[in-house]
Amino acid sequence: MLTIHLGFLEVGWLDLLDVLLVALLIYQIYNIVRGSVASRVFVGYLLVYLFYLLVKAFGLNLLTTILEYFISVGALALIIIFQQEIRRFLLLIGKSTNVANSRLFRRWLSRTTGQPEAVTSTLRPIIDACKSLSTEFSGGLIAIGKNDDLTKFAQSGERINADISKLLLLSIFSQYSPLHDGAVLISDGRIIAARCILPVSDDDELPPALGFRHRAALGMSEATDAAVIAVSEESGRLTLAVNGELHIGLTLAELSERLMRYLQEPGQITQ
Ligand SMILES: Nc1ncnc2c1ncn2[C@@H]1O[C@H](COP(=O)(O)OP(=O)(O)OP(=O)(O)O)[C@@H](O)[C@H]1O
Repeated sequence: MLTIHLGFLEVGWLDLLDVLLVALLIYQIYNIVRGSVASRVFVGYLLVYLFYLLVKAFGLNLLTTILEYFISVGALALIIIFQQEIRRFLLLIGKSTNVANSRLFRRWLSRTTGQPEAVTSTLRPIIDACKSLSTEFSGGLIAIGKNDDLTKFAQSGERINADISKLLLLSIFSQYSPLHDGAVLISDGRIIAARCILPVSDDDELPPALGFRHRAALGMSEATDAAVIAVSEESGRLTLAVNGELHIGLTLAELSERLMRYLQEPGQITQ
């Protein structure tokens, strides 16, 4: 077997592969948590772990035992703290595999994701409403469910269960409507709720000009696979949040095209 001698160290190709994979894993995790409060927790935990390895190498038994307890309890705490990041990481793996993009898989998945005609008829009134909201500078926040269940979020607002129509959406977001605050949720081709509270993202790399409407759109796209449209009351700008990413300042055509692609296919939308 191929081995390299580095002083007292004997490194085999399996060790190299091992180090490479761990580096790749740490890099991916860092990419996912970068910019959020969780990134500081991640770096802190990594430092404690490096300190533990050092202490163990020097044979400081008492400190090693204490750190071992801390790390094992910490691992559980990490799973709770990083819920959203773990979810994003698994989504990333799922999306980047060839299986997820293969035709056969897509055909199977098309039973769970939208059919082109259904997606088009769902989207048309939404896009029309966004056009009016944008030109009239009325704010809007619309989350369109894909596979994830949005019931939990619907419970925070008023249940509606209505066909999607441009006029209904405009009525909801009219400043005189008691339902205009918060988000409208759309699932299975129906408006299921309005005035809903969405989870707010803690991403500290967001431009300061973006307020809570955009943070909520991003937060919802981090917590679920919904596509979330934010129409700015201030600028009329259209923003789409999917997979924990904001696509700011889209034209109507871009918004429509990206939504169509995202809701029809399991793969990630392109920039
Ligand atoms: N967590 C949330 N869930 C649902 N809706 C929210 C949430 N946070 C804020 N909103 C909605 O966003 C509205 C405006 O928030 P804010 O002005 O901070 O957003 P913004 O991102 O600056 O958008 P705009 O460009 O429209 O001003 C609120 O009145 C409310 O309707």
